[in-house]
Amino acid sequence: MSDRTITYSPAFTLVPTYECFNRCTYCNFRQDIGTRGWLSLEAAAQQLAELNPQQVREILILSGEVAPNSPQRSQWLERLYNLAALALNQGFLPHTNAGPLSRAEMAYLKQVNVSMGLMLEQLTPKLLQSVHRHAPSKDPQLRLHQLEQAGELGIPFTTGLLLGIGEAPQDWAETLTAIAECHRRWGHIQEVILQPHSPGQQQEAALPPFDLRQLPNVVRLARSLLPAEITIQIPANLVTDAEVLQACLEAGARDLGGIVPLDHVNPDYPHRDVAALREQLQAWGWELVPRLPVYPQFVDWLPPPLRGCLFKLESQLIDVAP
Ligand SMILES: O=c1nc2n(C[C@H](O)[C@H](O)[C@H](O)CO)c3cc(O)ccc3cc-2c(=O)[nH]1
Ligand SMILES: C[C@H]1O[C@@H](n2cnc3c(N)ncnc32)[C@H](O)[C@@H]1O
Ligand code: MET
Ligand code: SF4
Repeated sequence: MSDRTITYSPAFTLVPTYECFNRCTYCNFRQDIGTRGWLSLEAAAQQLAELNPQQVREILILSGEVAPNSPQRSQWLERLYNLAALALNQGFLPHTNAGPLSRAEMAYLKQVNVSMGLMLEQLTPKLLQSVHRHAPSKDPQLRLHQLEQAGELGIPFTTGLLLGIGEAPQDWAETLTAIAECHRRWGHIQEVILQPHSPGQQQEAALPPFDLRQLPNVVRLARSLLPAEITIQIPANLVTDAEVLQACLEAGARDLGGIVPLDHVNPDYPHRDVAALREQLQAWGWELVPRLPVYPQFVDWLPPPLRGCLFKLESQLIDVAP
């Protein structure tokens, strides 16, 4: 890979459930419990059957959360497992982000995910008084513990910061440093997402968007605090200003995240066509290339059956290469 390479993950999102026991005030995803039900395996199989496996590699499993003490919890977990297993069987690579998990739950899902993720959001506890007042799973210590647990279990992991939810710019360094320290213990963080809060039509409270002009500065700060082997990701659809995008790349961002037909977290922000994005990057001297949801340096960490799925998929991709 040249030093002018930018990656993205050609992805498709499955949503096991939009129902969530938290109420983050900025969320455009959640629905009240009992309103919509869960995604059935049959419906998921149908969605996956319509995808072109030569184009889509990652199945992002993004879920609303069932409370840890709920009688529904084990069924929910089983659904997450079965959805990932289904994706593997249909020739895709799952990455799950379903909120905090117990150690046993995380170990269970590790068997069917090539990587997993959970945003730290922000480490400052003061957000528990505001945007996270009704979101027990956003306790920053609980989330930090998840990063530690993923490290202990040897799971390639994605985390990140949600920017512009009421934190002060001084708080960013603290959150980034915590990620860096955890990674120094376990070496498992593959990427850190810098996610600008982007208001949408479904959210509970009108919270202003993150000021995108600040994003290149946050990228620079992240680059200075995180170990060099951690990739910095900025979501292509939320960085709507071309100048800012270019500045973020110059500041050290090297990945544009999953590019999906519909971003379920930010449905008001469609992705641009990959070809158009590639052309724009090319004009700036960058080459946009697809990647897998597990970074190459972590492939050896995967349980052998998962590694098998990955090799099979890679050989199929090579078969069609020109
Ligand atoms: O389409 C989206 N993908 C999101 N992704 C997907 C992500 O871009 C890719 O799945 C990873 O880069 C793995 O390839 C997340 C993954 C995480 O582990 C944690 C948070 C996110 C957040 C989003 C998101 O808001 N929208
Ligand atoms: C899946 C991840 O999506 C992020 N997330 C949730 N709501 C929004 C929003 N309005 N804008 C940007 N990111 C959001 C959070 O960081 C969550 O952890
Ligand atoms: N509920 C999970 C979290 O917030 C993932 C989806 S958020 C739309 O971490
Ligand atoms: S951001 Fe995640 S945890 Fe918060 S309400 Fe939305 S789905 Fe639930």
